[in-house]
Amino acid sequence: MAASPTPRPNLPDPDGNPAASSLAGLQLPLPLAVAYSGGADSTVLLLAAARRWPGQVQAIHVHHGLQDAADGFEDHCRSTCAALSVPLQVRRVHARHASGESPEEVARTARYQALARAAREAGLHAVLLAQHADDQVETLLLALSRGAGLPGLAAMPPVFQREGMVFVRPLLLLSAQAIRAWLREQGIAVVEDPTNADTAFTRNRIRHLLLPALAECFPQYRETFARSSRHAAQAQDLLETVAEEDLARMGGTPAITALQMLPRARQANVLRHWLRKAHAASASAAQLEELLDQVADCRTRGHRIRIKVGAGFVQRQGERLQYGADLSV
Ligand SMILES: Nc1ncnc2c1ncn2[C@@H]1O[C@H](COP(=O)(O)OP(=O)(O)OP(=O)(O)O)[C@@H](O)[C@H]1O
Repeated sequence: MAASPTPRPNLPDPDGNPAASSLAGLQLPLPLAVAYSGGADSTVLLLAAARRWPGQVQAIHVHHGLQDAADGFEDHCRSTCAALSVPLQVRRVHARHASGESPEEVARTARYQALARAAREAGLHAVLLAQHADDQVETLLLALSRGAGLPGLAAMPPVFQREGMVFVRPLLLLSAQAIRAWLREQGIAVVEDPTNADTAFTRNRIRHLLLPALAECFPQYRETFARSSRHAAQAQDLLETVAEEDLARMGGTPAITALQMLPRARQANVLRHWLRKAHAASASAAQLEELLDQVADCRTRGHRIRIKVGAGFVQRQGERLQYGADLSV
């Protein structure tokens, strides 16, 4: 990376900032933080937020220590925040991934933890993230490419809680192009993450190869894909409510005879929900089908159920299913 020209001490004309209208109607608990990487998206968000809530906005930058360029990112964030008179906290994380773990996922988890902790310690009530409409489409396409179900197709929620903090993504309807065009027009310097150009990453191949083709074919794809994701999120909410009701009726954990009385899709729904919410485990489609077959066959007292899911096993114990270590050893 190179933080191209040093940020200008003269602040840009805030009127044309495309992020301003995304924040206009938002009522959020103050004071709040902007998760500021120094990149294009979080720069427009920081500028718009500082103007929308004067004196109530702080910036948090996470220094990952993963790239040589990270010190340059930090320097850039420091000078921009100084020019804006926005307080900045820099948090260092050293996210080392174990073998088999995705380095990006480990870095993301460490980043959310650091952002939440920094915001909490500074008495801030929410953290704004700068993902935009193109990021949302990329997330949806990645989910489709994995054959994801509704939770994946719902893509990124505009508001969520993590690590005890409220995170908000106000720019989900704004295109990357609108952000870049305004920054260029204003001559505002931003850092460029060199990995964004690396087409070894699927997300970057989507951005560079697929989105231009989509734009040719379906000029409104950002809006229409976002609408589909909202439909999926709504349907997923409903499924979770149904699963919670079914589970509560069974007494909090899956009971075999009660499961057998439900249609197969509803059994799948309640089992998936139970595994995810109570045990942070997610069953593959094949594991879930196997589990449903075994539940259907479970007509005698001696019928065993034992299926590996994630790091543990779903097993029959009397009239109920339980999840944990292998009971048969
Ligand atoms: N190092 C960081 N420090 C603080 N916040 C970050 C950092 N990296 C990312 N974020 C926040 O998380 C959001 C999503 O991260 P992602 O990696 O998709 O963004 P990015 O490509 O770095 O975006 P940007 O153009 O804002 O730099 C960013 O928009 C930003 O708000």
